[in-house]
Amino acid sequence: MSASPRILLIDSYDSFTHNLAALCRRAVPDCHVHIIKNDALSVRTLASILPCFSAVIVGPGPGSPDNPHDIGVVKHLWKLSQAIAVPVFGVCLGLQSLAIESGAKLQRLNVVKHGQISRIHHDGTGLFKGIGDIHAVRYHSLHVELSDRDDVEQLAWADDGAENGAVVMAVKHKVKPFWAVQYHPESVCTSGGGVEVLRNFWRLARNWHVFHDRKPEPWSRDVQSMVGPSWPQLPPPSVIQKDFAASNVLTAVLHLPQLSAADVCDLLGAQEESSPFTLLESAAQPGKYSIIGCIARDSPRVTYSIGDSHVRVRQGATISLRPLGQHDIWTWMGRFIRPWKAKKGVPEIPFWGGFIGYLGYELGVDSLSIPLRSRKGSASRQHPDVNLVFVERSIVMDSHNGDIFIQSLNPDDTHWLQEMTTHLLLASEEPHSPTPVGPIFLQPPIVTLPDETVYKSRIQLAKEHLFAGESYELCLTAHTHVTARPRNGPTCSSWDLYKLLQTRNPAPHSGYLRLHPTTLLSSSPERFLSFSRPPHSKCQLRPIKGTVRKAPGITREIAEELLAGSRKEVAENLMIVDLIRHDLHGVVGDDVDVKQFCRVEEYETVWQLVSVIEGGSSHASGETTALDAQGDLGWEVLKRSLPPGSMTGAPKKRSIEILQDLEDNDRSVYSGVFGYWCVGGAGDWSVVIRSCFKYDGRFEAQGSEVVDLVPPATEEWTIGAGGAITALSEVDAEWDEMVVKLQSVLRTFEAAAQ
Ligand SMILES: C=C(O[C@@H]1C=C(C(=O)O)C=C[C@H]1O)C(=O)O
Ligand SMILES: NC(=O)CC[C@H](N)C(=O)O
Repeated sequence: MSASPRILLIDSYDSFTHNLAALCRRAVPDCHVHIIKNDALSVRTLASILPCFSAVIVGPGPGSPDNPHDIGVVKHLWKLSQAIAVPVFGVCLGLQSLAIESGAKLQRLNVVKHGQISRIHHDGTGLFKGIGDIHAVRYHSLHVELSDRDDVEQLAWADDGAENGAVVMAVKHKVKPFWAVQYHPESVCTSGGGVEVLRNFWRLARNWHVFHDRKPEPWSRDVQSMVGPSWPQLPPPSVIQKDFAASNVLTAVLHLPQLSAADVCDLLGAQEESSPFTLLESAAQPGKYSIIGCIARDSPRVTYSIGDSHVRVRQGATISLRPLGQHDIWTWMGRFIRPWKAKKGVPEIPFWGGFIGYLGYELGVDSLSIPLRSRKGSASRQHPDVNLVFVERSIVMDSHNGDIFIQSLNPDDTHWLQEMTTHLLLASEEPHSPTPVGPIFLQPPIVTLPDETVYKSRIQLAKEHLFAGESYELCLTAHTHVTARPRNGPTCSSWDLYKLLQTRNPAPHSGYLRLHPTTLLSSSPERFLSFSRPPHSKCQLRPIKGTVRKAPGITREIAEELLAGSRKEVAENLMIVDLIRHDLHGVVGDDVDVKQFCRVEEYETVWQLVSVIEGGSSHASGETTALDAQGDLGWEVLKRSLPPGSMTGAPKKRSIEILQDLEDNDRSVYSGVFGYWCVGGAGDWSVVIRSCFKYDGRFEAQGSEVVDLVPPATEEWTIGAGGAITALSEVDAEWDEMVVKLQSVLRTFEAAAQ
């Protein structure tokens, strides 16, 4: 067999496929893994290219092996003649397909297993040779029942006792070189039956080749054009840049521990409703930094709505519509920032200048090529899915030691730096008297909650999808609408509301973005993705799954028991950890690690179960290294990992499709991400949860000066909230959990009227 075996991995639109590819690369030295979707090739084409591969892996996936739409070409793989057959290893849906095409019966489990660990019993031969105890993760609702007449036989099983009895966990074909497992060897929590089993498969596959005197046919360009380059595959950077501008970031450093971020924001005009304003509190290292954009009149404001062929860039009164041409919005943003790329700011601070803003949920949905069901020319089309400002001047505050960094990307900005220094010094001398914040709203706001009966019926519907094997976990959400009547006066209600939210629900990823028409107030506990500066950019994702309300008597020990000690909560978290590993592997290649698994963290109103996944470009392909050198690696990860898996469930694509049917409206800003992309190549993006937003078109007059029309008598705010539904979910508890999350923001509205 050739020195670098080629393996074909058939993906059934699952969210664990890259984990399987990474496992395969560990098990089979020097192999090339080519990944295709199960509907990419016809049977005939598949048959024509199979002889070029040493083996095939058939991955897991949503749905059922007897539904042609779910299983695609895999159904026919098992029937190909002996002459072209190659060794195949199936996983989960892959096993089910092999088994039913070999005569077995497909059944639903009585008690489905999603993210559950089971002991796997086997006889230690063949696929399991030399393997001891296996504890393996299962993600399935369906299973197969075998009889002696079938062409496959059982190799391993799990004992589910009264729940499901003995469940088939591995099979082999009696004649053909096909093996498969029902559990997930690639899951981070599978032990004993992961890489070991794949190595055994590879040994069996090689023996089969030797026995049948078969050698893979030579690789050709034609085959490559059908299956694409081997994984990890990335598009080459759209513009190769030898060395980006080594421009300096002008920086002045002050030590003013007496000034708070809110003081500085007040000084910079946060009260002025008509002007754009951005504050990211404690980004990069939760609890440490605040990043304030000093937005000038002509700072570029970039907005984009899905479906538009142009990006809208506004500078002062000038609005230009820049055509995207054949590029997508991501490439456009990458090109926009490129001339600003910088290497010489203060190394330890997270932000030197760059984009600040949000990327809405639907941007991620669109990037997965899922049609948006709710946008049939509706008004929400006008609302930006991307809303960013390019920040040339900024202030970064280190709340731990009181240092303040005043920065500009403009080399001729010394004067502004001096002026700002003077302002801040003066402000620090006068003890700041906080603006008395009386009631922000004149009356208690009118709150329209999601309809309880409808929401609960949707939880039940979500569970039906889980029982049918369509998804392993669904993050169901709903919007709550708040109509509030702001007090008339010189101050800006949203900024005051943010300050109130900050005191009532302090959170590591808080933020205030006033980027008209959108205003976003966030008290998010959840980091989606941060990435450090190149070279050797490190990406970190911190998904949260598992929530317990803080209440008297809920001590850390009890919270740990309720979260880390709960099979349901750990399973919920594990599914997202595996999904995030897949997303990250998809860009950075092999180098992905789970640094923290299911640790209980304390927040103001809730306890949460948090995991940490990291990856980088250390064992990367040429393209990844090139992206890293240009400071674009983290951006690529962001582009390919939205929407956040913790807000969709797994597998991501099918779960999003189901959720679009279950939910009433676009999620919009909620469930998206907000944060920054620094000109130095670093970034930090948080999940928009425990947040509220409103749209206000007053300051968006087309092509003319800003017109500050009469303030509306009422403001319409939206708060999204939800939670992961799994097969173990209880309807009432899930409703309560959604309300707890909602309350973390809603209570601030109630307090704002007092
Ligand atoms: C959906 C929300 O939160 C998400 C769901 C969580 C859960 O199911 O435990 C936890 C954090 C978030 O990923 C929300 O806050 O609205
Ligand atoms: N992980 C999988 O491949 C799941 C297969 C199938 N959809 C089931 O739920 O049983």
